[in-house]
Amino acid sequence: MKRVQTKICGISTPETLAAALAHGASHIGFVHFAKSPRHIDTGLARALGGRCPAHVRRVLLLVNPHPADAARLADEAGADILQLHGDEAPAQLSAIKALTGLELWKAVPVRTSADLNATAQWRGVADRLLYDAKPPAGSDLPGGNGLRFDWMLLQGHRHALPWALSGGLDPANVAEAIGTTGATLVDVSSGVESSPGIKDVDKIAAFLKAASS
Ligand SMILES: O=C(O)c1ccccc1NCC(=O)[C@H](O)[C@H](O)COP(=O)(O)O
Repeated sequence: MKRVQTKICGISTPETLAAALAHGASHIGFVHFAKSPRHIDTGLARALGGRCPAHVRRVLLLVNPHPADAARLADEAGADILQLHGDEAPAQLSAIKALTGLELWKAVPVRTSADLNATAQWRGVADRLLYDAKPPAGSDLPGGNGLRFDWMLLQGHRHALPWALSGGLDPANVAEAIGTTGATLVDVSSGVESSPGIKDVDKIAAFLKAASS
């Protein structure tokens, strides 16, 4: 069976980055969104990303960026992949792709099967869909809320694109999430934290072990 890939999102310190790398994360996420407790500037993202071996992909997370800003921020951060986690339109991703040529992930907020069935619009525009739980009404954060959606919605779903699973994953539930959904890439933030924005090296290690077992 193919090894499940793992993204630890919201890394902001050398220590937590080292834990993610030591325990086999395939992707490291850097959040650049001022309202987030995980926000870092692009200089720190570049410095942390510079510690990643070439096979580990550096993902810069942005929310509703102007395409020109996305291109500048990706360049400043040295990103390999851009994750668009707002309510971007397909044309916005096409413009970002034209400017950067980077791999683009589009976050898809999921509550019902209708949310999954609306994803065909991303074909030819995004490279991967990242399914996440729909945030609570009025939330400041479109992601990183530690909420999960009904994983059963993914059973039998015909995915429009390669995809990843996120939303409320943690060391205790990630193996079940992979078993239920067939995910080959999982993404976590809150579930490996001791408090919002503070990553925990033991939880990172436990998550990566559980995702690979
Ligand atoms: O993490 C944030 O603070 C954040 C802020 C704004 C947009 C997205 C954000 N996180 C997105 C992620 O990639 C998370 O890993 C994903 O939403 C899952 O988060 P969690 O449920 O906390 O594991």
